Amino acid sequence: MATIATYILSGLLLFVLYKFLKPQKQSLPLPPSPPTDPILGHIRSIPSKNPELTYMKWGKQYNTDILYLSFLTQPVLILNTAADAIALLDKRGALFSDRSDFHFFKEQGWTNSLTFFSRSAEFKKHRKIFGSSFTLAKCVGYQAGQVEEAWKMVRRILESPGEWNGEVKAYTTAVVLRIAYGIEVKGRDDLYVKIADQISEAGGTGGSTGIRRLPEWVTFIPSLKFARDHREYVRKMHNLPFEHVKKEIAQGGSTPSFIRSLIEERDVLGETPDEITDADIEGAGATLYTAAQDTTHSTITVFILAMLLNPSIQSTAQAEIDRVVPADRFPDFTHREKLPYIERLVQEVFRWNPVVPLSTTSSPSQIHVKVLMSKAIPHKSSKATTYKGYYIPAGTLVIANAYAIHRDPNVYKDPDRFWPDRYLPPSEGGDGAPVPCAHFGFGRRICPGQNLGYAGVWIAVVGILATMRVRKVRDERGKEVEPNVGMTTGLTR
Ligand code: HEM
Repeated sequence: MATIATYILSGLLLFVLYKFLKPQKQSLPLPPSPPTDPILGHIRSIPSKNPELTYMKWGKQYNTDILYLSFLTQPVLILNTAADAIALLDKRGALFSDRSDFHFFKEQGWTNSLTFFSRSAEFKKHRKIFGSSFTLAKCVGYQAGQVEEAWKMVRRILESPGEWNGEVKAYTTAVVLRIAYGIEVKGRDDLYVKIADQISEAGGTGGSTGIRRLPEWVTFIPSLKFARDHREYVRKMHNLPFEHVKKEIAQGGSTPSFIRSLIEERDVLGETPDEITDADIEGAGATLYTAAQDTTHSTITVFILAMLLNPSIQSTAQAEIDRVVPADRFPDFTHREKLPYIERLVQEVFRWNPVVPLSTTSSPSQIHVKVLMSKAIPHKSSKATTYKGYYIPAGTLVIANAYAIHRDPNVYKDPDRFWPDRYLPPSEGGDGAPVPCAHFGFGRRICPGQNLGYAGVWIAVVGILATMRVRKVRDERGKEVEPNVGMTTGLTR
């Protein structure tokens, strides 16, 4: 009898435990989702170009701020509003800070890069390196170099305006090499500029990030070949400037740089659990380059476009600079406080066209990477959870759609319009809009270089506005040629 009673009681206990502890998967629905193909899921529905626009359109079409997609068996969550991105990625950061494997980049030789680390001791170590090196206070130390390089850039653009895009790129390359390694770029033919160009090409396409590690004899997959073809440049980007700094230190040189401080810190710390190895330092330098160069360059390009299309805003900005900066001086950071319109204009550049539109996404499988991963950088949930009454499975890739967030009509009136004064209170003619929040990402993977990036964009914007007029090209009869405006697609837009 006693045995039967024990069985019944155990059964009851198990039932109660199951009822209360079972995953909520069965009881809660998944978030709304567009129609899907069997097995493939949404793979066929995502366009290969600018998927952020499709995600935004679907949000409107299905009347939802969060969308659930599936790529084969991989769940993906799209967040089209700031409120949801903050609620999940900022407030539940511990759950949504993982990354998937970036096989494509690992194949190229990016083995010690913060951007591509999953959550691990290595991730923490590198996050600390970046977090402590680019605080607001530390970035003040980099400003003199940014001003000098911006000055060189505008002089070169004034000499050959048709080369403006290449010169902006040369500026961002020069700033990064200077800050990372204390290397001064001599000109467009500089070896480091060439390596840097190759690195941009290698990373910018990112077309097949999801390729699994395959044996070297597998050479017939074009993107795999592409990744391997760029290995040499990735290796050079890691080794050459690092060796340059080591040699400089050995010869008693004193040029300050990010890499120099890491080497010095490593030499002081010695063998501790947090020890920074040569490979860590090489990886951090190369990561700084890739993360900072294209993003800053693309943002300045968006600024140029905004000025081209909005001549009256350009005039207002130039009038403010003329009032504040003496005509015989190049602007610098001492003028910043007195240039509030420029500050709003820069914020509007970041809002209007964020250059990393899908800041938080991932590469779960070989197939959809081409569509999805080539456009973004991942966050991934480490455990199953629920949100707004929906079930979010473990391992879900979460994409904050910065483009949709910045064009949310409930937050930004007339969101397509480039309007710097929208941030002013209504009493001063504005709309009291909040400054944009998605262009540097969210949560524990938020861009650790945002202070440096913002300053690099700011000084370029002020330098260009102070010295030249951005305007449309004219044809032989002096008539303005309307630009054909479109956005590229890739890790940066
Ligand atoms: C205007 C310039 C820049 C923009 C728009 C930008 C934007 C971003 C975005 C959207 C992310 C992904 C964040 C996420 O996953 O939630 C990111 C990550 C990152 N950025 Fe930036 N960035 C800029 C400049 C810089 C600079 C100057 C540095 C170097 C100090 C830098 C270093 C990094 C690194 C290392 C990561 C990876 C962080 C991680 O995975 O934990 N960025 N950036």
